[in-house]
Amino acid sequence: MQGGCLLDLLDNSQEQADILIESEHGRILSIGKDLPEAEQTIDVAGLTLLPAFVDPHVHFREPGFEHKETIASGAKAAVAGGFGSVLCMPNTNPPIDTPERVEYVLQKSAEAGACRVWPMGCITREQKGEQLTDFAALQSAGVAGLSDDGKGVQHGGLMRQALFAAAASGLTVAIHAEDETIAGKGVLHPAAAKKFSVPEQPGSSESAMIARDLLLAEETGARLHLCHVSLESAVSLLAWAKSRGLRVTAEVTPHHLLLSEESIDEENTFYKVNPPLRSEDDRKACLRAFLDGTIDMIATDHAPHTEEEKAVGWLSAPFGMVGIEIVFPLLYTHLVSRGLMSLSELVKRMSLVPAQAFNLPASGLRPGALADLTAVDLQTERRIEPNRFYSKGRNTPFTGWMVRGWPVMTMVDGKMVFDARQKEVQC
Ligand SMILES: NC(=O)N[C@@H](CC(=O)O)C(=O)O
Ligand SMILES: [Zn+2]
Ligand SMILES: [Zn+2]
Repeated sequence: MQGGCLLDLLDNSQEQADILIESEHGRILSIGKDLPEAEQTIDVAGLTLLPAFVDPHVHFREPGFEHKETIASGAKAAVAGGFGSVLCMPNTNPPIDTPERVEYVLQKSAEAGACRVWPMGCITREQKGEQLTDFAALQSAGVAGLSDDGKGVQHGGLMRQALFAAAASGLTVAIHAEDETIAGKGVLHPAAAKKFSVPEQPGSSESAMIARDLLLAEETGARLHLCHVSLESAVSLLAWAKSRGLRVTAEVTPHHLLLSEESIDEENTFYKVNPPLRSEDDRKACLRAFLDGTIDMIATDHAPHTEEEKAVGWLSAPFGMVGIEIVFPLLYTHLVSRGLMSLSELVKRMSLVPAQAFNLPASGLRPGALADLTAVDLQTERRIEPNRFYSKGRNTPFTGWMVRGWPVMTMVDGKMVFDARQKEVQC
């Protein structure tokens, strides 16, 4: 790749350089100027080359909900968003709770030939919260971690057993913290719930379960990952756990960083998401925690649903919003352009940091690293238009936002899998 601007993740410096890639083994051979002649040259002048992003939390809906998203459509959307790897949550139908189902996801991902799709396996059989799955068997089949995302594991004793078993296997457990006895049928954070006369989902439903699981992680030595942290109280619990040396990481979504319950448009259930958009104070606390490193990484929690499914009112519409194609431009525009965070720090928290938390092979701009790269255009400002998405899901509240930092090309394993200049994902 020639003429691109490379970003050094260690010192945030940028320099003009070329990258020589060995596409057969999917590795970066060398970086610099005056590199040996390549068989094929890709001109990336005017673009900034970054390691491809890693999303620790997406929903690609296959098997069972292919009308919302397939592994192929989700993977195309991912590479269009600059991602080289995603961790795919197992709340499908049937859920990914056996080695055969893990293999099914891996096979669909290989057929799609876009990004790397790492399956997450269920903590409990059929995500019923009653019996543990066979962690060793799931691990041999290739899961990147364990989660019952979509639901919390309600039974503390069972979660304790799960964390003991996970500690023995070395797998990271990603928790969806929601105590159903507190959350009930709540759909919005209290002030918005009151304003729109719908049942509330109070913050304690999330933070009480986070507190429980942090205590269990300390007892069991398990590696715990907190999904979609959304509250000031959750951030305090996380800081407490880190100060005690627990092996815990946490993610925050772009929507919990950029929106609060005050942003919600009553007419638009695309704002309905779990955990709900919280108070402005919670949003600011999450942002501060992401900036200071208490919250480690970004996850989109890309959760596609159809327009029809969303158009049934606040009580019955499913929770979730898509985000994988817009997360980098949103955060580049609102964090980096505003001077809140450096470009290299944002990129690190969207690539290296999630890869390390789940023991994935690391990408990076250095010889020998995986040739998982994305080239982004940091200049051109463009409106977010969901009808241009590759995802089947169009459910985003960010429609119309003007952002810059759009991915233009993505390479995975040394192969070009997205090239906006050709308007086609080549699979
Ligand atoms: N985040 C959501 O609102 N929805 C997710 C489930 C989840 O992440 O809990 C989904 O699967 O739709
Ligand atoms: Zn969740
Ligand atoms: Zn999720």
